[in-house]
Amino acid sequence: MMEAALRQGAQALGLALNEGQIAQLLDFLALLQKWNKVYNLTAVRDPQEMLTHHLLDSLAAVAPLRRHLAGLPVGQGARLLDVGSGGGLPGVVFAICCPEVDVSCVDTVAKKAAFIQQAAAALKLPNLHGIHARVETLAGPFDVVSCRAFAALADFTAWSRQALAPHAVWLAMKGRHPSDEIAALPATVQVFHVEPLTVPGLDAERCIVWMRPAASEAVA
Ligand SMILES: C[S@@+](CC[C@H](N)C(=O)[O-])C[C@H]1O[C@@H](n2cnc3c(N)ncnc32)[C@H](O)[C@@H]1O
Repeated sequence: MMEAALRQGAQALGLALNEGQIAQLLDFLALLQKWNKVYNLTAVRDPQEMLTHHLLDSLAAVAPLRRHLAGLPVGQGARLLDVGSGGGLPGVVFAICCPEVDVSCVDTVAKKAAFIQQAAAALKLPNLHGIHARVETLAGPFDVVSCRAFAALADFTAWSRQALAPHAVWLAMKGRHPSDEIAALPATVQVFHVEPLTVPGLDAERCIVWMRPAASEAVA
């Protein structure tokens, strides 16, 4: 049942996934369910809800991410940092769907970073790393810095600014268009696109806020 729903969801998203990736996504879902009680990874407990609210929700950001990566000078070898990754959302999903991208998931909670390391081994994902740290302490450089359900945009960008490579962008997954958070951003951060997302089976507003350091800051 899960597999059919996942395949249907990926198709609705227009996402090309191979058989190995479908298997890894299902295995990740099983790992999340298995370790959630021990590690307190997410408040979502129902398997069906985990599929729509976590897996498909994160998968909705994969095509936009792939599109962005295709235009990067680093091309295939991009490095991505997922901030406050918790149980690995969206970081693990990105690592599965973009195997050419090196994905680091950072979290202040040791057991969450340990879970990511465990998932990397179990799912055979050499491009996935769990880092136990505060994002403020990471130097990078990363080409994309993502987050989901992490913090207000002003805090997210301020805390991760030092981890950005010169051409890097922030990818913040949000619910409805966060006008107030955007208005509260400093002039040093430029929002260059707010991209609406549609999550199959989820009747809720979602978007990606794409940001980069403002040009004036880059020159200074
Ligand atoms: C609400 S959870 C979101 C988890 C996941 N991204 C998701 O969408 O399900 C936020 C996570 O951010 C982590 N966190 C909070 N402050 C942090 C910081 N300064 N650096 C790294 N992680 C942090 C917390 O430990 C928590 O796991």
